[in-house]
Amino acid sequence: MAANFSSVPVLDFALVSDNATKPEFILQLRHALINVGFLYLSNHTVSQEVTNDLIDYIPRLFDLPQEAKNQIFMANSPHFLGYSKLGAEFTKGKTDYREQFDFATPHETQWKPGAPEHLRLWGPSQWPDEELIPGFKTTMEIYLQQVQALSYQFISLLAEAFGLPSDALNKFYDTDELMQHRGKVVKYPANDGSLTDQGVGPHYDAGFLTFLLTASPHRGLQVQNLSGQWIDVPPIPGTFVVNIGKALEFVTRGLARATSHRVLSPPVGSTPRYSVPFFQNISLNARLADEVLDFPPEILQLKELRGDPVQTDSVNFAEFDREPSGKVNLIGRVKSHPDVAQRHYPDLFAQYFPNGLPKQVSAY
Ligand SMILES: O=C(O)CCC(=O)C(=O)O
Ligand SMILES: [Fe+2]
Repeated sequence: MAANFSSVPVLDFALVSDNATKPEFILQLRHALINVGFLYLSNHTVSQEVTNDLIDYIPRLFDLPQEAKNQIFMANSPHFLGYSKLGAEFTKGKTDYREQFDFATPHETQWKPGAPEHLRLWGPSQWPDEELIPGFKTTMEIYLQQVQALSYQFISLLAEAFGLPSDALNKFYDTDELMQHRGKVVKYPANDGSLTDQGVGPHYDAGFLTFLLTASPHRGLQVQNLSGQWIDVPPIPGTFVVNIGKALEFVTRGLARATSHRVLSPPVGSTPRYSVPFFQNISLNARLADEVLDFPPEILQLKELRGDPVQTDSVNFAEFDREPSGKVNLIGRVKSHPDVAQRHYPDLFAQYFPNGLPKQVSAY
Protein backbone atom coordinates (compact mmCIF):
# COMPACT_ATOMS: atom_id res chain seq x y z
CA MET A 1 0.00 0.00 0.00
CA ALA A 2 1.23 3.56 -0.79
CA ALA A 3 2.37 5.68 2.14
CA ASN A 4 -0.56 6.25 4.43
CA PHE A 5 -1.27 9.90 5.16
CA SER A 6 -1.16 11.68 8.49
CA SER A 7 -2.03 15.16 7.23
CA VAL A 8 -3.90 16.66 4.29
CA PRO A 9 -1.65 18.21 1.58
CA VAL A 10 -1.75 21.93 0.71
CA LEU A 11 -1.76 22.70 -3.03
CA ASP A 12 -0.84 26.17 -4.27
CA PHE A 13 -3.25 27.18 -7.03
CA ALA A 14 -0.86 29.97 -8.10
CA LEU A 15 1.33 27.24 -9.65
CA VAL A 16 -1.38 26.71 -12.30
CA SER A 17 -1.04 30.15 -13.88
CA ASP A 18 2.60 29.65 -14.90
CA ASN A 19 3.39 27.01 -17.54
CA ALA A 20 6.72 26.37 -15.84
CA THR A 21 5.09 25.37 -12.53
CA LYS A 22 1.77 23.90 -13.67
CA PRO A 23 3.21 20.35 -14.13
CA GLU A 24 4.27 20.38 -10.48
CA PHE A 25 0.70 21.26 -9.46
CA ILE A 26 -0.67 18.46 -11.66
CA LEU A 27 1.67 15.91 -10.02
CA GLN A 28 0.70 17.01 -6.52
CA LEU A 29 -2.96 16.92 -7.51
CA ARG A 30 -2.63 13.37 -8.86
CA HIS A 31 -1.14 12.22 -5.56
CA ALA A 32 -3.79 13.98 -3.47
CA LEU A 33 -6.69 12.63 -5.54
CA ILE A 34 -5.54 9.03 -5.54
CA ASN A 35 -4.00 8.63 -2.10
CA VAL A 36 -5.82 11.13 0.11
CA GLY A 37 -9.11 12.31 -1.41
CA PHE A 38 -8.76 15.64 0.42
CA LEU A 39 -6.56 18.70 -0.15
CA TYR A 40 -6.27 22.34 0.84
CA LEU A 41 -6.25 24.81 -2.06
CA SER A 42 -4.39 28.06 -1.37
CA ASN A 43 -4.06 31.17 -3.57
CA HIS A 44 -7.31 30.31 -5.38
CA THR A 45 -9.48 32.60 -7.49
CA VAL A 46 -12.39 33.26 -5.10
CA SER A 47 -12.27 36.85 -3.81
CA GLN A 48 -11.02 37.13 -0.24
CA GLU A 49 -13.16 40.24 0.17
CA VAL A 50 -16.37 38.44 -0.79
CA THR A 51 -15.37 35.52 1.44
CA ASN A 52 -14.74 37.83 4.41
CA ASP A 53 -18.09 39.56 3.82
CA LEU A 54 -19.80 36.17 3.86
CA ILE A 55 -17.96 35.10 7.04
CA ASP A 56 -19.13 38.35 8.72
CA TYR A 57 -22.75 37.63 7.84
CA ILE A 58 -22.83 34.08 9.20
CA PRO A 59 -23.36 34.72 12.96
CA ARG A 60 -26.03 37.31 12.04
CA LEU A 61 -27.77 34.77 9.83
CA PHE A 62 -28.08 32.29 12.69
CA ASP A 63 -29.03 35.07 15.14
CA LEU A 64 -32.10 36.03 13.07
CA PRO A 65 -35.32 35.71 15.07
CA GLN A 66 -36.44 32.06 15.13
CA GLU A 67 -39.65 33.12 13.38
CA ALA A 68 -37.68 34.53 10.42
CA LYS A 69 -35.74 31.28 10.14
CA ASN A 70 -38.91 29.19 10.40
CA GLN A 71 -40.43 31.14 7.50
CA ILE A 72 -37.89 29.51 5.21
CA PHE A 73 -38.06 25.97 6.62
CA MET A 74 -36.68 23.41 4.19
CA ALA A 75 -40.01 21.56 4.40
CA ASN A 76 -41.54 24.41 2.31
CA SER A 77 -39.30 23.49 -0.60
CA PRO A 78 -39.49 20.53 -3.01
CA HIS A 79 -35.85 21.43 -3.81
CA PHE A 80 -34.59 20.70 -0.28
CA LEU A 81 -33.44 24.32 0.05
CA GLY A 82 -33.95 26.36 3.21
CA TYR A 83 -33.50 26.21 6.95
CA SER A 84 -32.96 23.07 9.08
CA LYS A 85 -33.14 23.53 12.82
CA LEU A 86 -30.66 22.10 15.31
CA GLY A 87 -30.83 18.32 15.57
CA ALA A 88 -33.09 17.88 12.52
CA GLU A 89 -30.54 15.63 10.82
CA PHE A 90 -29.11 12.28 11.80
CA THR A 91 -26.09 10.32 10.55
CA LYS A 92 -25.55 6.64 11.29
CA GLY A 93 -28.41 6.63 13.79
CA LYS A 94 -27.11 9.53 15.93
CA THR A 95 -28.23 13.16 16.03
CA ASP A 96 -26.04 15.64 14.16
CA TYR A 97 -25.60 18.63 16.41
CA ARG A 98 -25.76 21.36 13.77
CA GLU A 99 -28.10 24.01 12.41
CA GLN A 100 -28.00 24.92 8.72
CA PHE A 101 -29.30 26.82 5.71
CA ASP A 102 -29.16 25.22 2.26
CA PHE A 103 -28.91 27.74 -0.59
CA ALA A 104 -28.03 27.17 -4.25
CA THR A 105 -27.00 28.91 -7.45
CA PRO A 106 -30.00 30.51 -9.27
CA HIS A 107 -32.12 27.98 -11.15
CA GLU A 108 -35.57 27.72 -12.73
CA THR A 109 -37.11 24.29 -12.20
CA GLN A 110 -37.11 22.19 -15.37
CA TRP A 111 -39.66 19.75 -14.00
CA LYS A 112 -43.20 19.64 -15.46
CA PRO A 113 -45.97 17.27 -14.41
CA GLY A 114 -45.26 13.90 -16.01
CA ALA A 115 -41.49 14.49 -16.26
CA PRO A 116 -39.14 12.38 -14.09
CA GLU A 117 -39.45 13.39 -10.46
CA HIS A 118 -35.72 13.90 -9.96
CA LEU A 119 -35.83 16.99 -12.20
CA ARG A 120 -37.72 18.65 -9.36
CA LEU A 121 -34.69 18.39 -7.12
CA TRP A 122 -33.37 21.73 -8.40
CA GLY A 123 -35.17 25.06 -8.14
CA PRO A 124 -35.08 28.49 -6.49
CA SER A 125 -33.57 29.05 -3.03
CA GLN A 126 -35.53 30.41 -0.08
CA TRP A 127 -33.79 33.56 1.20
CA PRO A 128 -34.20 35.24 4.58
CA ASP A 129 -36.08 38.55 4.68
CA GLU A 130 -33.79 41.12 3.00
CA GLU A 131 -34.75 43.80 5.53
CA LEU A 132 -33.51 41.68 8.41
CA ILE A 133 -30.13 40.90 6.83
CA PRO A 134 -29.54 43.40 3.99
CA GLY A 135 -27.05 42.34 1.34
CA PHE A 136 -26.68 38.74 2.51
CA LYS A 137 -28.41 37.23 -0.53
CA THR A 138 -26.22 39.20 -2.98
CA THR A 139 -23.04 38.25 -1.13
CA MET A 140 -23.96 34.57 -0.99
CA GLU A 141 -24.90 34.53 -4.69
CA ILE A 142 -21.62 36.17 -5.73
CA TYR A 143 -19.72 33.75 -3.51
CA LEU A 144 -21.50 30.71 -4.99
CA GLN A 145 -20.92 31.99 -8.52
CA GLN A 146 -17.18 32.39 -7.89
CA VAL A 147 -16.77 28.98 -6.27
CA GLN A 148 -18.72 27.47 -9.17
CA ALA A 149 -16.22 28.97 -11.64
CA LEU A 150 -13.30 27.64 -9.60
CA SER A 151 -14.89 24.20 -9.40
CA TYR A 152 -15.13 23.96 -13.22
CA GLN A 153 -11.52 25.02 -13.60
CA PHE A 154 -10.52 22.47 -11.00
CA ILE A 155 -12.34 19.63 -12.78
CA SER A 156 -10.36 20.31 -15.98
CA LEU A 157 -7.11 20.14 -13.97
CA LEU A 158 -8.31 16.90 -12.44
CA ALA A 159 -8.82 15.47 -15.94
CA GLU A 160 -5.24 16.45 -16.83
CA ALA A 161 -3.94 14.91 -13.61
CA PHE A 162 -5.41 11.60 -14.77
CA GLY A 163 -3.84 11.80 -18.23
CA LEU A 164 -7.06 12.86 -20.03
CA PRO A 165 -7.86 15.88 -22.24
CA SER A 166 -8.83 18.82 -20.03
CA ASP A 167 -12.44 18.69 -21.29
CA ALA A 168 -12.88 14.96 -20.67
CA LEU A 169 -15.35 15.45 -17.82
CA ASN A 170 -17.43 18.19 -19.49
CA LYS A 171 -19.96 15.58 -20.58
CA PHE A 172 -21.18 15.35 -16.97
CA TYR A 173 -22.42 18.96 -16.91
CA ASP A 174 -25.25 20.69 -18.76
CA THR A 175 -25.07 24.32 -19.86
CA ASP A 176 -24.95 26.84 -17.00
CA GLU A 177 -28.67 27.66 -17.03
CA LEU A 178 -29.51 23.96 -16.70
CA MET A 179 -27.08 23.36 -13.81
CA GLN A 180 -27.43 24.08 -10.11
CA HIS A 181 -24.83 23.82 -7.35
CA ARG A 182 -25.55 23.95 -3.64
CA GLY A 183 -23.93 25.83 -0.80
CA LYS A 184 -24.82 25.28 2.84
CA VAL A 185 -24.12 27.58 5.75
CA VAL A 186 -23.61 25.47 8.85
CA LYS A 187 -23.34 26.20 12.59
CA TYR A 188 -21.95 23.61 15.00
CA PRO A 189 -22.75 24.77 18.54
CA ALA A 190 -20.34 23.86 21.33
CA ASN A 191 -20.92 20.53 23.02
CA ASP A 192 -23.48 21.22 25.73
CA GLY A 193 -21.93 18.67 28.06
CA SER A 194 -24.48 16.02 27.17
CA LEU A 195 -24.27 12.75 25.34
CA THR A 196 -22.47 13.30 22.06
CA ASP A 197 -19.81 15.35 20.29
CA GLN A 198 -21.16 14.43 16.84
CA GLY A 199 -21.31 17.65 14.78
CA VAL A 200 -21.88 15.47 11.75
CA GLY A 201 -21.23 11.73 11.74
CA PRO A 202 -18.95 9.81 9.33
CA HIS A 203 -20.11 10.09 5.74
CA TYR A 204 -19.06 10.46 2.10
CA ASP A 205 -20.24 13.37 -0.04
CA ALA A 206 -22.48 12.38 -2.93
CA GLY A 207 -21.53 14.43 -5.98
CA PHE A 208 -18.31 15.31 -7.78
CA LEU A 209 -16.42 17.93 -5.74
CA THR A 210 -16.91 19.71 -2.40
CA PHE A 211 -15.24 23.07 -1.68
CA LEU A 212 -15.38 23.68 2.05
CA LEU A 213 -14.84 27.10 3.59
CA THR A 214 -14.03 26.87 7.29
CA ALA A 215 -15.59 30.10 8.50
CA SER A 216 -14.27 30.16 12.08
CA PRO A 217 -10.92 29.17 13.65
CA HIS A 218 -12.19 25.93 15.20
CA ARG A 219 -10.79 22.51 14.58
CA GLY A 220 -13.27 19.64 14.38
CA LEU A 221 -13.14 18.34 10.79
CA GLN A 222 -11.49 14.91 10.56
CA VAL A 223 -10.88 12.54 7.64
CA GLN A 224 -10.20 8.83 7.63
CA ASN A 225 -6.85 7.71 6.17
CA LEU A 226 -6.19 4.50 4.27
CA SER A 227 -6.02 2.40 7.41
CA GLY A 228 -9.04 4.02 9.03
CA GLN A 229 -7.39 6.40 11.53
CA TRP A 230 -9.00 9.80 11.99
CA ILE A 231 -6.73 12.67 10.82
CA ASP A 232 -7.36 16.32 11.80
CA VAL A 233 -8.01 18.90 9.09
CA PRO A 234 -7.47 22.18 10.99
CA PRO A 235 -8.49 25.46 9.33
CA ILE A 236 -5.88 27.24 7.20
CA PRO A 237 -7.06 30.81 6.56
CA GLY A 238 -7.46 31.74 2.88
CA THR A 239 -7.76 28.13 1.69
CA PHE A 240 -10.55 25.80 0.64
CA VAL A 241 -10.65 22.20 1.74
CA VAL A 242 -11.50 20.27 -1.43
CA ASN A 243 -12.76 16.70 -1.38
CA ILE A 244 -14.09 14.06 -3.72
CA GLY A 245 -17.67 12.79 -3.75
CA LYS A 246 -18.93 9.28 -4.51
CA ALA A 247 -20.10 10.14 -8.05
CA LEU A 248 -16.61 11.25 -9.09
CA GLU A 249 -15.09 8.18 -7.46
CA PHE A 250 -17.50 6.02 -9.46
CA VAL A 251 -16.78 7.53 -12.91
CA THR A 252 -13.02 7.56 -12.31
CA ARG A 253 -13.04 3.83 -11.43
CA GLY A 254 -11.96 4.66 -7.89
CA LEU A 255 -8.90 6.67 -8.98
CA ALA A 256 -10.24 9.82 -7.31
CA ARG A 257 -10.87 8.68 -3.78
CA ALA A 258 -14.02 9.63 -1.86
CA THR A 259 -12.82 9.91 1.72
CA SER A 260 -14.96 9.42 4.79
CA HIS A 261 -15.10 12.47 7.06
CA ARG A 262 -16.86 13.79 10.16
CA VAL A 263 -17.04 16.92 12.32
CA LEU A 264 -16.67 16.92 16.12
CA SER A 265 -18.57 19.60 18.04
CA PRO A 266 -16.47 22.38 19.60
CA PRO A 267 -15.60 21.56 23.23
CA VAL A 268 -17.89 22.48 26.13
CA GLY A 269 -17.78 26.24 26.83
CA SER A 270 -16.36 27.10 23.38
CA THR A 271 -17.95 29.34 20.71
CA PRO A 272 -19.78 27.79 17.72
CA ARG A 273 -17.90 26.51 14.68
CA TYR A 274 -19.12 27.77 11.28
CA SER A 275 -18.50 26.32 7.83
CA VAL A 276 -19.78 26.71 4.26
CA PRO A 277 -19.54 23.59 2.08
CA PHE A 278 -20.16 24.07 -1.66
CA PHE A 279 -21.31 20.91 -3.43
CA GLN A 280 -20.58 20.81 -7.15
CA ASN A 281 -23.34 18.84 -8.86
CA ILE A 282 -23.44 17.04 -12.19
CA SER A 283 -26.29 16.83 -14.69
CA LEU A 284 -29.40 15.30 -13.13
CA ASN A 285 -29.80 13.10 -16.20
CA ALA A 286 -26.25 11.67 -16.28
CA ARG A 287 -26.30 7.88 -16.00
CA LEU A 288 -22.92 7.27 -14.49
CA ALA A 289 -22.73 3.58 -15.32
CA ASP A 290 -22.82 4.49 -19.05
CA GLU A 291 -20.15 7.17 -18.68
CA VAL A 292 -17.29 5.57 -16.76
CA LEU A 293 -13.98 6.96 -18.06
CA ASP A 294 -10.96 5.16 -19.53
CA PHE A 295 -7.47 5.98 -18.27
CA PRO A 296 -3.91 5.33 -19.44
CA PRO A 297 -2.52 2.13 -17.87
CA GLU A 298 0.25 3.98 -16.00
CA ILE A 299 -2.41 6.02 -14.22
CA LEU A 300 -4.53 3.00 -13.34
CA GLN A 301 -1.40 1.39 -11.93
CA LEU A 302 -1.19 4.16 -9.32
CA LYS A 303 -4.48 2.93 -7.91
CA GLU A 304 -3.06 -0.58 -7.64
CA LEU A 305 -0.09 0.85 -5.75
CA ARG A 306 -2.45 2.56 -3.34
CA GLY A 307 -4.35 -0.62 -2.64
CA ASP A 308 -7.85 -0.72 -1.23
CA PRO A 309 -8.49 1.48 1.80
CA VAL A 310 -10.17 -0.22 4.75
CA GLN A 311 -13.94 -0.23 4.58
CA THR A 312 -15.22 2.63 6.68
CA ASP A 313 -18.40 2.64 8.65
CA SER A 314 -19.89 5.58 6.74
CA VAL A 315 -23.13 6.44 5.01
CA ASN A 316 -22.67 5.23 1.43
CA PHE A 317 -24.28 5.45 -2.00
CA ALA A 318 -25.03 2.26 -3.87
CA GLU A 319 -27.37 3.21 -6.69
CA PHE A 320 -25.05 4.92 -9.22
CA ASP A 321 -24.84 1.72 -11.24
CA ARG A 322 -28.57 1.81 -12.01
CA GLU A 323 -30.17 5.22 -11.74
CA PRO A 324 -29.62 8.69 -13.24
CA SER A 325 -27.52 10.86 -10.94
CA GLY A 326 -30.50 13.06 -10.05
CA LYS A 327 -32.44 10.04 -8.79
CA VAL A 328 -29.51 8.92 -6.63
CA ASN A 329 -29.28 12.41 -5.20
CA LEU A 330 -33.02 12.63 -4.62
CA ILE A 331 -32.98 9.34 -2.71
CA GLY A 332 -30.16 10.70 -0.53
CA ARG A 333 -32.11 13.86 0.20
CA VAL A 334 -35.27 11.88 0.98
CA LYS A 335 -33.34 9.80 3.53
CA SER A 336 -31.74 12.88 5.11
CA HIS A 337 -34.87 15.02 5.26
CA PRO A 338 -37.93 12.75 5.48
CA ASP A 339 -40.13 15.64 6.64
CA VAL A 340 -39.46 17.39 3.31
CA ALA A 341 -40.00 14.13 1.42
CA GLN A 342 -43.29 13.40 3.18
CA ARG A 343 -44.69 16.69 1.94
CA HIS A 344 -43.29 16.83 -1.59
CA TYR A 345 -42.41 13.26 -2.62
CA PRO A 346 -45.08 11.10 -0.96
CA ASP A 347 -44.38 8.01 -3.10
CA LEU A 348 -40.65 7.99 -2.41
CA PHE A 349 -41.35 8.75 1.24
CA ALA A 350 -43.64 5.72 1.48
CA GLN A 351 -41.00 3.56 -0.22
CA TYR A 352 -38.16 4.55 2.14
CA PHE A 353 -40.20 5.13 5.30
CA PRO A 354 -43.02 2.56 5.21
CA ASN A 355 -43.62 3.08 8.94
CA GLY A 356 -43.99 6.86 8.68
CA LEU A 357 -41.71 9.60 9.95
CA PRO A 358 -38.83 7.97 11.82
CA LYS A 359 -37.33 9.08 15.10
CA GLN A 360 -33.90 8.63 13.55
CA VAL A 361 -32.87 8.87 9.89
CA SER A 362 -29.53 8.84 8.09
CA ALA A 363 -28.06 12.02 6.70
CA TYR A 364 -25.86 12.47 3.66
O1 LIG B 1 -18.63 21.45 8.18
C1 LIG B 1 -17.70 20.78 7.78
O2 LIG B 1 -16.52 21.06 8.04
C2 LIG B 1 -17.94 19.57 6.90
C3 LIG B 1 -19.41 19.39 6.55
C4 LIG B 1 -19.64 18.19 5.70
O3 LIG B 1 -18.83 17.31 5.58
C5 LIG B 1 -20.92 18.05 4.96
O4 LIG B 1 -21.87 18.79 5.27
O5 LIG B 1 -20.98 17.22 4.03
FE1 LIG C 1 -19.27 16.07 3.89
